[in-house]
Amino acid sequence: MNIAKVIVDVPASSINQTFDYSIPERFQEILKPGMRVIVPFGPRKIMGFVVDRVSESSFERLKNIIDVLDLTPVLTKELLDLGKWVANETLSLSIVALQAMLPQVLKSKYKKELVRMTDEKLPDPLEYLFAGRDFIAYEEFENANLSYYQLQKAVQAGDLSVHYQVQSKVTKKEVLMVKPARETHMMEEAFIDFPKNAKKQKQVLGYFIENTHPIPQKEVLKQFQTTNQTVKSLVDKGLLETYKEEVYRNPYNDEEIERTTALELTEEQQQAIKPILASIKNNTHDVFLLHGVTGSGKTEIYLQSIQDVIDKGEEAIVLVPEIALTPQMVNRFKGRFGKSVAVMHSALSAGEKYDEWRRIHRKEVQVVVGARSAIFAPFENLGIIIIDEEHETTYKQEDQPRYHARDVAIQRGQNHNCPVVLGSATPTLESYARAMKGVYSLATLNKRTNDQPMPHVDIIDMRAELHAGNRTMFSRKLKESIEHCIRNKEQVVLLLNRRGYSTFVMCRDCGHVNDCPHCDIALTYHKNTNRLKCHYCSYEEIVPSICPECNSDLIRYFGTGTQRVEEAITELIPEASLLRMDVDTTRRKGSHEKILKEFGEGKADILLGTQMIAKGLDFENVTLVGVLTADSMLNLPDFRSSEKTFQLLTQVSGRAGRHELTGQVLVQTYTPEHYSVKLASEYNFLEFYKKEMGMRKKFQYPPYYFLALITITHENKVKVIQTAQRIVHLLLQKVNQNTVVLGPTPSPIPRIKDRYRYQCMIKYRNEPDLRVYLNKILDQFSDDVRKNNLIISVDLQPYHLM
Ligand SMILES: Nc1ncnc2c1ncn2[C@@H]1O[C@H](COP(=O)(O)OP(=O)(O)OP(=O)(O)O)[C@@H](O)[C@H]1O
Ligand SMILES: [Zn+2]
Ligand SMILES: [Zn+2]
Repeated sequence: MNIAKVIVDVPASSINQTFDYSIPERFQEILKPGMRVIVPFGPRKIMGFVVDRVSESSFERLKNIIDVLDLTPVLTKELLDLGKWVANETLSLSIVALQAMLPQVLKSKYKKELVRMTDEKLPDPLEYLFAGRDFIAYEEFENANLSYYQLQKAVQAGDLSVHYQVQSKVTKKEVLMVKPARETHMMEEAFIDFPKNAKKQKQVLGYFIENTHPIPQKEVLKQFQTTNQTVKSLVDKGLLETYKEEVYRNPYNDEEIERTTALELTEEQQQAIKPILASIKNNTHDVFLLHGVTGSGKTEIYLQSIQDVIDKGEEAIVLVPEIALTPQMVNRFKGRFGKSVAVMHSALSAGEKYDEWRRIHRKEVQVVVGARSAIFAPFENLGIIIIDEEHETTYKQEDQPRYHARDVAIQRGQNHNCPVVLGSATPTLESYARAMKGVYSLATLNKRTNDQPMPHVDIIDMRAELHAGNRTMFSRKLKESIEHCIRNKEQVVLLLNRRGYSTFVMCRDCGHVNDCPHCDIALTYHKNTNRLKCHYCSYEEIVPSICPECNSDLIRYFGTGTQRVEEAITELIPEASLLRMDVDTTRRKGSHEKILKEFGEGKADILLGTQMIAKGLDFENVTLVGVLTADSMLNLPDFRSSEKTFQLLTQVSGRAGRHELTGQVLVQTYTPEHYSVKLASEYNFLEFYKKEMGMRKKFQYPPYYFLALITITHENKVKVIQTAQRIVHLLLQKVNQNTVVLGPTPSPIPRIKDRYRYQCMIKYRNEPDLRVYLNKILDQFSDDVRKNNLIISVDLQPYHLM
């Protein structure tokens, strides 16, 4: 078995295969599938993943593996296979799929070092190599021509550790620990014989006679007001011992989290959890759709299911949307499972992410709570996978590999014979339709656990406000209700169903709008810097004082960004204090948490924000939720816009009255008759489902039809159009009669970063070989892609149609 099959890091579609390399003597004993290696490829040295070891190759002269990057496999057998599956499902390169499963640190070229973790003697060659040092550059080892096997053993024994030099603001990675080096009675003898003048040493020695547990040297020094020298003298006398212990950068302060125990489940919860627990117990793979109104105790069901999984010695993955990964949510899991929980989300530094990943890799935790990519957690005994808020579009990755975490979850659920639980108050039509067909098992929670009714929703027709002469963005009723709340010392959540950056600058005289010179989209106005910025490329400019078209000086900014709402509130209700949460105020790490914390502590009356405030927040004192413009999303060119509006309104309504105080929801809209606004206000999911399914059927959209979106981009517009036309032509020769191929048409944003964009859309019900055709078509253009900077991207489950 001295040949390795390697997937190499070459970004070209024709190279979606394995290459054979021979394994040099020095790597024979250590090399395993799932490790990364460096191999020669043409004139270059590149990275690759070993997927298999074999004894024969159909090729004659094989090149040698140059280097081995890992001493333990970073991908399990299951993940290697899963990578192949993901690549195939999403038409992406295997290498890209495999890399998507690993933390960033393992993807880029960080320097490695070997760190000594013990004072015990190492095997001679390693001892000489370290030559008294605590750490050495990994290259030194490589250059010294020593045994990789010996190194691997030392690492496995915990005597050495491989570290990546990641820049991280967060604390050190190791602490120096002190512990007694002799048995207590020997220490006592030494204590009696100790010279009187060595007072500090004697005190420290006394401490370790009483306390035999290791403690950090820092604490010893602090407690006895002394220096390193004291400890060192005791070490030199052979009474104490020091060693390094690795501490993980822990962004959450675990000690401060209050521990919780299982609640007694309500009747409804018991009914819902029963089949899940049975599936855990019997090791069967089932997909459960847990449809429960907001505040119905879905999370408690997750927690108790996970407890069973842990008791069985297995592991759990919990996915939550990125923006719902608030301390509130994380604390609920840490509160129940303490140190057994790893957390993975984008706000962590590269080093922190790597630490969390390693805790999973080393089997130090049983639960991971994380955003989309946590679905690839390298667990080997999965007992459950939970996807909370399964309707969230952030579960779909928008660049290669364009996977949907739900599909990956189900695939892994099958691999491990374990249940997958999809939870939501507003499931996607796709999932609900599957539950109706019996593909998923449906469990429904209709009541809130506190038995409170769902908060009453009032729809306010903004057209009537306008007629009545109210030109502000607040209806009279919303204004009064806010004032009422503030008087009662209760809190308000205000949702602007639109992002802050939709504010643009327009000339009042000629209507000129400043567009980005590189993208066909209006520049957005940022008040605090007085600049116009492009949301798609990094272009920015100063706000012009004179219109470039007509020289008028009547330049005004338009749109209802959160900044404007903030100003309007201050004007209308001067006594209100407000916290704003949008892309602008949450850009910095930790700012999201900080805003929520302040609001939770009652430091403001109003929390104003975009979509990101709708999720998972649970504040006792919130009694009023206001939605400023319910329908602003309905006009987007997206067949899911009604569904998204329904989901958002339902979720945000769920933020009110979750505790003792009853809640009220006011929804302002220009289209009060629209079914998604109306049915959301009645909490009528089923009716919405039926109505929307009717629309989808009529207009041939999912879940009745599958979609595939092909986007072609290049700097030359003619080339884009010609390529798109050829693709459509090729497709039409292959697909079934009742499959629809639309386009080519310009994409909704026809140019980004100076590249023109055209698209075509395939709507189909049954095309079992679609991936094969698409791959063939992509192959035909692969030269153009490689040499001429043409980009063709295929999205087999498009969510962003832009
Ligand atoms: N069996 C129970 N008995 C008493 N309280 C419960 C029970 N189950 C859950 N709760 C409490 O009810 C509240 C709502 O529960 P939870 O947050 O789990 O609901 P959810 O369905 O996940 O809500 P959302 O979808 O809005 O986030 C929480 O404060 C939780 O502690
Ligand atoms: Zn003008
Ligand atoms: Zn731009």
